[in-house]
Amino acid sequence: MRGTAQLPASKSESNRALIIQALAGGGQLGNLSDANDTQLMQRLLINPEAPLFDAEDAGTVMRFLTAYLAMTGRQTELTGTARMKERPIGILVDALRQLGARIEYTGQEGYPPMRLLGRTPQPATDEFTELTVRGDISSQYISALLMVGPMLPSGLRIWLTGKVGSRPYIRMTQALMQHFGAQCRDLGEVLEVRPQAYKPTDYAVEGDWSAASYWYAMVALAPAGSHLTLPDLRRHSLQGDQAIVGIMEKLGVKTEFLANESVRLTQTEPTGEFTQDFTDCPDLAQTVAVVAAALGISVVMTGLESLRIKETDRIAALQAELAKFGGALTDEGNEHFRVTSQDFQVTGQTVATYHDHRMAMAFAPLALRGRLTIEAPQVVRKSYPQFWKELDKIGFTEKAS
Ligand SMILES: O=C(O)C1=C[C@@H](OP(=O)(O)O)[C@@H](O)[C@H](O)C1
Ligand SMILES: C=C(OP(=O)(O)O)C(=O)O
Repeated sequence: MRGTAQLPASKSESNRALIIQALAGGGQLGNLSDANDTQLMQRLLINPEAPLFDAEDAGTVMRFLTAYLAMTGRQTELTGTARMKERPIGILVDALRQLGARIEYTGQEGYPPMRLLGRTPQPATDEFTELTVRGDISSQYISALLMVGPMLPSGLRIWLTGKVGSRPYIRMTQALMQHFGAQCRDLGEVLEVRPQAYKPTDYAVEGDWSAASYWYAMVALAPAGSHLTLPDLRRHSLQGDQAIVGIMEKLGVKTEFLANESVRLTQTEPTGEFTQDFTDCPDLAQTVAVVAAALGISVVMTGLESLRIKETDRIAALQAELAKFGGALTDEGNEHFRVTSQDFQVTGQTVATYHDHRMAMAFAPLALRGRLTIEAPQVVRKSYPQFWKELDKIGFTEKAS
């Protein structure tokens, strides 16, 4: 396997930049993602007076728009897919209510759909408006609150409690806010945002490191001598999923950062068993689990708590699908899971994808070891609509179902 694969632009950066641009009232955004999650955010932001916002299956859209619409005093409804109605939002809604938003649930308490009924503005004081927010369910609540922070008359101080997950996404939010002229301070358990208008600023979005992980997986599983180039990736990234560089080194992929903002991946020797914490990079867990199982390398995975409330229960989905090949993801207690495999073989199995783009993309690299079928392949549109086309370019044959 040799060639160049095009990546989508980061949907996390894109969706933050779109919200901040809407609050700043301008600035050009370059290289926005073609991911459905980003295209959807863009479409919904065009009409902030709409009576209903359907965030579909996009977590960032649901969480960021709820805060944006609530704090701009809109009266509207927010809904999403059946799965979105099972993904909690109570922590964000409680915080927004403390900031004066009137929000009611129209279905199950603590979950979308919701009705926004406007907002009672708070008077300016000399002290930050303070909130205490749990950080152990989803960082998206915290990012959503931070981004509306500068428009609050007294700014915002957030006290984080619990084991904070997906922290790099919080840092990405703060970095982009700063890029657009907002002052933020990260004091670990305390985050502060000064009241201040965002400045319309241009921003060029980087390629998506989570999407890059699937190409790393392919290099890891490809015949010896394989290499790939991925354009649009920076050595100094805002994306925590750049952690794939270090993880894949252990699974036999070497990364070289080239001068023109691209990386070159080459196959090397894996280092053997290891333990990996995914608290900061949950979206890499599926990629790593599949590669480790296919290579027969036992990996202990920790920090997987948030996987159960993503597009699907990703732990259950991985367990069910790995088992079809001879792989396993075993719960060893105390939030430790071990990937193992016995005689791992790819022999024409069909992989179910559970409405989860990352299930489809994480299992696709197994095609380097044999024939397999991925069900509902169009799920990739959530973050990487061109995924199958790019695979085709590299030389995989794709058969439309
Ligand atoms: O803020 C973001 O852009 C994201 C944060 C993470 O979610 P959690 O904070 O819920 O872990 C990640 O899994 C998701 O794909 C994107
Ligand atoms: C979890 C994800 O997205 P979101 O939470 O934004 O739906 C993801 O892309 O893997």
